[in-house]
Amino acid sequence: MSQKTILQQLDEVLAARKDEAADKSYVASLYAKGTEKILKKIAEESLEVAMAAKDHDNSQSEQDKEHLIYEVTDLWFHSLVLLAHKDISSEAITKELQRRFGLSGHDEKASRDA
Ligand SMILES: N=c1c2ncn([C@@H]3O[C@H](COP(=O)(O)OP(=O)(O)OP(=O)(O)O)[C@@H](O)[C@H]3O)c2ncn1[C@@H]1O[C@H](COP(=O)(O)O)[C@@H](O)[C@H]1O
Repeated sequence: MSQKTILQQLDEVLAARKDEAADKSYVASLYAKGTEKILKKIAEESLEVAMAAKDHDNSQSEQDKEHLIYEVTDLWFHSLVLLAHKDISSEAITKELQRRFGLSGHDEKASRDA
């Protein structure tokens, strides 16, 4: 049997946290606070990604590259929490990425405008 990916493992944990108490789990505390709180975290993490990317533009350092990876991971994580809050698994996103794979962004936009 193939091993589960980290996204599949996280999907399971995020789903299980629906039955957990908010004081026992960070994810459960976000669910309890609701969509607005999760969106606020996503907005905060997006800003932190932007700042980390600009820092790396200026420094080109490995340390700032690591910091950017860390901040994007926070953003992905909180996006996954939002999806789980709405009973959507990461598989829905990987499937959508697969559907788009090989489809030029310019061509896709042109087909929309037609
Ligand atoms: N991957 C993560 C993960 N990444 C980041 N974080 C948390 O996200 C928060 C974001 O950092 P901030 O400094 O913005 O948070 P904060 O200041 O505490 O939050 P606010 O008071 O601003 O809301 C921190 O508390 C991090 O610990 C995560 N928390 C949990 N996970 C995964 O989710 C699983 C379930 O977590 P629990 O629900 O806490 O058991 C864990 O086993 C991990 O696999």
